[in-house]
Amino acid sequence: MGRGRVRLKTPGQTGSLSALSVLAGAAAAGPDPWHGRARLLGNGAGCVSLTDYCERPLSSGAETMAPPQGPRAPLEFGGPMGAAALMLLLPATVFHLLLAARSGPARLLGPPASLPGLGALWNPRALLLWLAWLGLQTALYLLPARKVAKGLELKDKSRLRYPINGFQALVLTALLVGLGMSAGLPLGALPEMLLPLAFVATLTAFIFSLFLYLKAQVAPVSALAPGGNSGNPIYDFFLGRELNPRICSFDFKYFCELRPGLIGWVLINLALLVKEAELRGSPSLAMWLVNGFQLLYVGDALWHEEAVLTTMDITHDGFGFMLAFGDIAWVPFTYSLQAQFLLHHPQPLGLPMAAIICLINAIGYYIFRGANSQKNTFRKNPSDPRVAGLETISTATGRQLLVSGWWGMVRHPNYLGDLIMALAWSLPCGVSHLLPYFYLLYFTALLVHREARDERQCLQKYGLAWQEYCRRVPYRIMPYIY
Ligand SMILES: NC(=O)C1=CN([C@@H]2O[C@H](COP(=O)(O)OP(=O)(O)OC[C@H]3O[C@@H](n4cnc5c(N)ncnc54)[C@H](OP(=O)(O)O)[C@@H]3O)[C@@H](O)[C@H]2O)C=CC1
Ligand SMILES: CC(C)CCC[C@@H](C)[C@H]1CC=C2C3=C(CC[C@@]21C)[C@@]1(C)CC[C@H](O)C(C)(C)[C@@H]1CC3
Repeated sequence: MGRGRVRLKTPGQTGSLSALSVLAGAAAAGPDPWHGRARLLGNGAGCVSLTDYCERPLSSGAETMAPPQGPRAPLEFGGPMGAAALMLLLPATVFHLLLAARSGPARLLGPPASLPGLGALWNPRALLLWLAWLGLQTALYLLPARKVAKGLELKDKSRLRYPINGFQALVLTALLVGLGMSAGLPLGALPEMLLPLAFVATLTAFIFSLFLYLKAQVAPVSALAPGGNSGNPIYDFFLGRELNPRICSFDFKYFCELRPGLIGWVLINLALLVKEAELRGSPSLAMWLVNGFQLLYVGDALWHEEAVLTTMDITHDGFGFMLAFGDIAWVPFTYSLQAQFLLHHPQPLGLPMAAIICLINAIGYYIFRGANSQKNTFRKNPSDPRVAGLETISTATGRQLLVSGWWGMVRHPNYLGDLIMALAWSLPCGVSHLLPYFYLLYFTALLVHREARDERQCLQKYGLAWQEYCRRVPYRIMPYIY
């Protein structure tokens, strides 16, 4: 592969930096930019910098398949010990939150008022309900789709096909639940089953991850993810070995990311609202707001389902315990925490405060959607009139980076919008307890960590063009703060 030149388009000046040619080569060297053995260091712009870029011989156009991650590749999440700790800690956190939300003191920190026995966790009806839910979502996934989208190009140059029918699944689920309720389905009984449901969801995640781990043993090398193939079984089980595990055209990761957990989350919220109406005559304003905001978020994700195909979860991360548990257990049972809290700890909320909270959510959503749509439109077609006027930096890969508009404000404007929404979801719960702010705290940590991972990957992909972007847009998530 020949050496390329990175062209940096700056306002009023278009130039090409020949000194960057080595980096350009590095970025263009192989279809597997993740495996460059660059050393990443911090610099003044809060951006990692690429040194030692010649450590790996450039060229190797034929290097289309990445070898499994070698033992020298840096491990994430504290390596095998960190992964093992997280596999205990994450389920424990789910149960702690479920118990805390229903306890009187509702303490985020400190032990729960009482520990449940196995009888409170294991319930065959919960298992049946859970399996029926997974079965329903699988059936809806398999229904004819309004569109079939292609994912990004894989190492073997193929592109997978994905059905775009998530929103249809949400609407059909709503119709079925509505029909069921009018036929006497006691949705208000669901909150009582959250603990045993979370238990079977966690068990499912462990068993399913084991299946995924074993399946990866027979997968071709080209199907493996850049991470998650260290050779350490605990670490690889946690991170996931295979990038897009499938049986026939059924894509497990894509299915789990958007269906059972995300739709399950709004169903749990609805059940909590129904239960509150049963207990207190009508749902509280705070409960309406939390339900409305989170339904908007989930509806938006499913409406823009195709965009998930370019997230790092789909394009980079293997499918193992972290994502499987995150998708099917963590999301529905912890993301519904505010509604759980409100059921057991009703909060007064006046109209003026409700209006302010709605405004905060609207601002967050505006930034989140604006930023995500701007990038997606640009990535699909840079000449689209909606984005054609934006300033860009060219990179050696042929792709460009936006440097004005939302992506000129901070390097992750979509994270900023998401965090503002997270605040709006907690505010209806008042300020007397820390518990409903768990999501905001966890999400801040998740996005800061995710942002660092993404920056590393972008630096490896785009080399000095990324450094130039960091120089031009120095803040990561929050202007003038971070
Ligand atoms: N609610 C939740 O629990 C979670 C929500 N999210 C949300 O999911 C969404 C997707 O997040 P995520 O996948 O992490 O990352 P992003 O959608 O931010 O995508 C990052 C990628 O965008 C591209 N990019 C970065 N900067 C630019 C630029 N200036 N111009 C053009 N392209 C650029 C790069 O990829 P490339 O150049 O290859 O296109 C980069 O790898 C976010 O809105 C996030 O808030 C994420 C995690 C959890
Ligand atoms: C269990 C661990 C602590 C972490 C697990 C992380 C997962 C819960 C999240 C990783 C990325 C996610 C995304 C969404 C939900 C949470 C997980 C799975 C997302 C589907 C939410 C809706 C958004 O609009 C989105 C952009 C589609 C999100 C994509 C990433």
